[in-house]
Amino acid sequence: MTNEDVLAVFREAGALLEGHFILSSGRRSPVFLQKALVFSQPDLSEKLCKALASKLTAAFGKIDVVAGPAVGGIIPGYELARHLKARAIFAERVDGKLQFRRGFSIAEGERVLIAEDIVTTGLSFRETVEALDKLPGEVVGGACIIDRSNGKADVGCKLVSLAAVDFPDYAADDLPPELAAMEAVKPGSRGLA
Ligand SMILES: O=P(O)(O)OC[C@H]1O[C@H](OP(=O)(O)OP(=O)(O)O)[C@H](O)[C@@H]1O
Ligand SMILES: O=C(O)c1cc(=O)[nH]c(=O)[nH]1
Ligand SMILES: [Mg+2]
Repeated sequence: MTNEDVLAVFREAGALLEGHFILSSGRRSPVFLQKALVFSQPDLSEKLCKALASKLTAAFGKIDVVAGPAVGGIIPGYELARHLKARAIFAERVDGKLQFRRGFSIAEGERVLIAEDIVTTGLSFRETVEALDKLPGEVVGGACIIDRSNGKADVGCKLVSLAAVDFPDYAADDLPPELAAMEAVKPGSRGLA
């Protein structure tokens, strides 16, 4: 799938939003990819993850475990695992820090792929790498549906994306006037109780 094909899926699902958004990192953007609207349609999730899974097999070979950070990484992690014939586990925030709970485990020697929905600064991805450092297994690489950093984010391992884009984002104290004039909304779950 091309970048345009992937963005067309987001458009079709009404998930390519314009406004003033507070991103997970605290940065601000006039564009937001509301992936939950895409993942609410199993056929669209399957289409995207099947295409990404074939790139992942070519890049990394056999994967045993796909690990994603909640909330956004859960559905693509599961759907990728289905196509890669791997297990899917997820990390969730406890007092703000990502942890693997719910009895999830990784055996010594297992090959682990980190799966994200969207990468912007790579912060959530690096936090997932840190959470996995406490468990056995080898992180062989990472995957995301859309890389908003267009390949520039440092995620701590090799990242394969289905699409890479260059949407603008700004520091909160350095907004262009058209963004400053709009009320900001924060769609993601970081920082929620
Ligand atoms: O590369 P980053 O700068 O970390 O941004 C990308 C992260 O932002 C979103 O998560 P968010 O924390 O908003 O919560 P969600 O997973 O519930 O959507 C998204 O799911 C990624 O995890
Ligand atoms: O950076 C983010 O938090 C982010 C950007 C985006 O477009 N979509 C999303 O779910 N999170
Ligand atoms: Mg997330």
